Amino acid sequence: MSAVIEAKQLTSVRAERLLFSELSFQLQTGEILHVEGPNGAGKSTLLRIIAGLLEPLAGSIHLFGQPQWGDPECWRRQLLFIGHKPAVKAELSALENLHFQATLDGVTNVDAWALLETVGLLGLEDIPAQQLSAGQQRRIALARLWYSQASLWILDEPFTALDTYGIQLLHERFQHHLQQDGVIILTSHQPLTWSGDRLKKIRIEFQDDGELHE
Ligand SMILES: Nc1ncnc2c1ncn2[C@@H]1O[C@H](COP(=O)(O)OP(=O)(O)OP(=O)(O)O)[C@@H](O)[C@H]1O
Repeated sequence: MSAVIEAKQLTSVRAERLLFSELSFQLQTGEILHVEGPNGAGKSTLLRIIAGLLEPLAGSIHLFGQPQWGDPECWRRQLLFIGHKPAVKAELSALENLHFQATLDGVTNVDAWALLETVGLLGLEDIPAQQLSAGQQRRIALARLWYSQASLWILDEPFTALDTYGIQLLHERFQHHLQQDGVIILTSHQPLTWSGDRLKKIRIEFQDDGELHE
């Protein structure tokens, strides 16, 4: 079976510090990759590289056999990236944020009210996002997962600030995506509940001597 995504020999340097080198992995349909490691090790950097938001110093990534930089538009359509800070507009309400996100994602037929209900924000639709709690803002950002058509989800700390029910909801959504042959790459400082061979892990550690020498 061919891989959905294949990363080969990735190397990244930030602020003159080597974060990781020659890092490789591949994922088949229905697999989830948990990127682990201490604060500052380079997990978000790796996710941003996979999402095409940062260039690695070396290495390559293929999605469905296509090189990352071959057709950037096509690449972007096939993945969904949600960063570790909820990208919500502070002055817009929850409902307006959902419309705004869907428009940015190029989705025109979203039922924002149904989405609000799904992510547990019904009744809070008119409140500006800046007045919502951290977990409620996270739910706005994660609502994209309920309409996304992308095969590959790249999620940086998606569980942050979520309560027990929110975490369960997200797990159920992940399960559904994987059953639909989707693929997920995420960071999380909390352990994941998946078991078996559908869960893969890579760990990024601080390099012994991350300083770059001439
Ligand atoms: N925009 C930037 N410019 C320069 N260096 C950066 C930038 N963003 C991050 N870094 C550095 O890159 C290193 C890795 O950061 P990264 O955010 O990838 O870590 P992380 O493993 O995701 O950490 P955490 O668990 O705290 O989220 C850190 O030393 C950080 O200071």
